[in-house]
Amino acid sequence: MIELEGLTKRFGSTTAVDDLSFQVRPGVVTGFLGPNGAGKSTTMRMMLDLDNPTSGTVRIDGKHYRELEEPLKYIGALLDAKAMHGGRSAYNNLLCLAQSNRIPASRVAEALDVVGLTAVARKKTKSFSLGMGQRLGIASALLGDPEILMFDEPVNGLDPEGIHWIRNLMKTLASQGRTIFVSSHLMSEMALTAEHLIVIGQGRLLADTSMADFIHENSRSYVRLRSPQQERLRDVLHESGFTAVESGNGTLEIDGATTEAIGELAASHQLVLHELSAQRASLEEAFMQMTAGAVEYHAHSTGEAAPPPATPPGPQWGQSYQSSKGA
Ligand SMILES: Nc1ncnc2c1ncn2[C@@H]1O[C@H](COP(=O)(O)OP(=O)(O)OP(=O)(O)O)[C@@H](O)[C@H]1O
Repeated sequence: MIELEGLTKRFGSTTAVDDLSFQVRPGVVTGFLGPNGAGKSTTMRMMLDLDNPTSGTVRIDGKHYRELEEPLKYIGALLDAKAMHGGRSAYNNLLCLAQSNRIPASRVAEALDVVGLTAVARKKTKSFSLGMGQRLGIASALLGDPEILMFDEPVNGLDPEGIHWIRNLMKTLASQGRTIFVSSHLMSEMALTAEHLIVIGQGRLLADTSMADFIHENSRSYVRLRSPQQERLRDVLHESGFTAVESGNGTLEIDGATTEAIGELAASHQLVLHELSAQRASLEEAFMQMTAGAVEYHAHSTGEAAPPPATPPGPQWGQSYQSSKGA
């Protein structure tokens, strides 16, 4: 468990983190969200004692980071994938880390295997791509087999297969009872990975809630329908107390209705429907809604297309880690 109490960090006149108090619990993946500059990285750095808080405390399983002997056995983190020594091989980078925390050298090969880097273990890391660097960073986080893992933007630079892999790895690690704390800008990815959410804006806590409640409370749900008899349908809906709003392309949207009620109403008037669907806003929309007032940098709209949907969960990559641990 990670516990923050009144955590505050000021850089001159900038308050990057402002009186944050929350807990990150074991057994679930907790997502950490906030617009650019919200203070996520600064918070994570303070969790790892890489930055000193101006005030407040962070406890890792009840202790301050500095009190942890061989901290990699308690908490592993991926903060900056480029933080490796480029002149050393992947194997030697991990071996140095392992030795500094009295972790058996055998864990190095295991961790490299989990992240799929065994074939390039002896290559110098300066030749690594961004995605390979991310994988090596994840291997270093896993090295001490810690109960707590933190990942700052872990899917940065990963291809779809890699994104799929890290998602399943995090879920598997959480299902083993570990505490998993992850930040990401990819909302569709976060929606598939995290069960709990901590949302911050301008350094302050905006939400500490389950993913389902966050979306439910910060977004609109409505029924969408299309009919070749739209005029008649609108009259029928109106007479039954529903307000249908036209949303272009011949579709109607009705807030606060169920598909069952609308379907049965249409059937009782023998009206043909070409579409009848329940619509729930995405995590992205809920996030935009909640953080609208806390965004530091705004861009002008360019009418960009929505991001493509993430791939659905697949085979359990993390299982190889699980089984290697038992070996
Ligand atoms: N070393 C520093 N010196 C001065 N200001 C800093 C420093 N580090 C962070 N800040 C400021 O603190 C605020 C929070 O930054 P931080 O990097 O923690 O946000 P973030 O949520 O991680 O952002 P992003 O999503 O863009 O990575 C920003 O206004 C940033 O400019």
